[in-house]
Amino acid sequence: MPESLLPLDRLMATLRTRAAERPEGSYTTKLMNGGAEAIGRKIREEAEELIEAADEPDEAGRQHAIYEAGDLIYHAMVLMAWRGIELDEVAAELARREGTSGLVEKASRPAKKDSGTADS
Ligand SMILES: N=c1c2ncn([C@@H]3O[C@H](COP(=O)(O)OP(=O)(O)OP(=O)(O)O)[C@@H](O)[C@H]3O)c2ncn1[C@@H]1O[C@H](COP(=O)(O)O)[C@@H](O)[C@H]1O
Repeated sequence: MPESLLPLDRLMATLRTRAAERPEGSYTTKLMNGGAEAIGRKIREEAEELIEAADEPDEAGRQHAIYEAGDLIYHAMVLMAWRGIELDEVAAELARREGTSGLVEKASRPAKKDSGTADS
């Protein structure tokens, strides 16, 4: 396993325990007790913050984007742990997609009537 993935595994183990035990004084517990709505609100907020930071210039802007990406990944992992989803399961889904361009995958789907999205 690449060395850089180990902290993600450790964080996931902590979040799994938080989901099971819901200890007082934990920010993760507070989020999980609010369910998908509360966790989702933070994911949206952190995604916006990452998008804004991505446009900031220079090394300081790049470091800010790293910080915001950390916030977004943490909150996404809180949602996964709350839902009982393991990192391995997401990795397996990504492995399943490996080598298939998003454009090819999209073209293989049945056409939607009126998706209403700007990028379709
Ligand atoms: N990786 C993180 C992590 N990343 C970000 N955050 C928190 O996520 C929040 C980000 O929200 P904001 O930037 O909007 O800050 P805020 O205004 O204080 O947030 P709100 O009160 O508005 O929700 C901050 O409170 C951060 O401290 C994290 N909180 C916890 N962890 C990990 O989770 C572990 C368990 O944490 P607890 O469950 O809180 O003990 C910790 O040991 C860490 O390893």
